Amino acid sequence: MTEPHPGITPQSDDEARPAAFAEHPVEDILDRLCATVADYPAPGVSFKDLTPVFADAEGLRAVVDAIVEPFVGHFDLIAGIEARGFLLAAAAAYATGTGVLTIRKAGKLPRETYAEEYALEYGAATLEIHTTDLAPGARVLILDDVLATGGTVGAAARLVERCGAHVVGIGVVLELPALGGRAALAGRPVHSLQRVD
Ligand SMILES: O=P(O)(O)OC[C@H]1O[C@H](OP(=O)(O)OP(=O)(O)O)[C@H](O)[C@@H]1O
Ligand SMILES: Nc1ncnc2[nH]cnc12
Repeated sequence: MTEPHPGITPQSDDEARPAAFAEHPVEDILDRLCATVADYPAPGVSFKDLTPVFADAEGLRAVVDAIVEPFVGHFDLIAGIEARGFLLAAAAAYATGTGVLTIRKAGKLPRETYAEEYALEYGAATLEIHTTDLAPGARVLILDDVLATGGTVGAAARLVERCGAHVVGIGVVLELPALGGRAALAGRPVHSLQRVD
């Protein structure tokens, strides 16, 4: 597990944590349940499929607890990135008593949006956020399932900041260090539960 950002104090007082918190061997669960799919969605890509983790009651609980742990007490809202980030963000927001902010692929949000384009391992895309969904100064934790090139969470962070809010951290289940996402995020605090080849 990565060290939290210097500005983030990990919680050590169990009473300060939400009732849903528990200790789980999260890396064992990921080793057991994460599927790797060769040449998906494009030749040469080794795709990490976390859907079996999310479908497992213990797995879902373990990753949600662990992904927010270093940031508890430091955020007002959790942002989830379409699509698998939604699952993590909604569960984590419920567990920590916060709300969930929706960051979607282009063309899905009905009101005025900010948009950010980005590149990822297998293409390019655009993310959007409603211009009025975030209060200026809000402290936002961004969650997604995988950090690869960092294009996706980087775009999400820029959207949060265009709303005048602050990104206090980025939480991901899996980090693929070979694709350089952490470096591309320019010092933003990143917490990953497992690094994989
Ligand atoms: O660090 P990056 O290189 O940006 O890659 C990571 C992103 O790629 C995957 O999403 P994908 O774009 O495949 O979309 P999906 O969740 O809609 O399937 C994954 O869920 C992350 O959001
Ligand atoms: N190898 C990978 N597995 C899962 N999601 C990804 N997003 C970008 N690269 C990915």
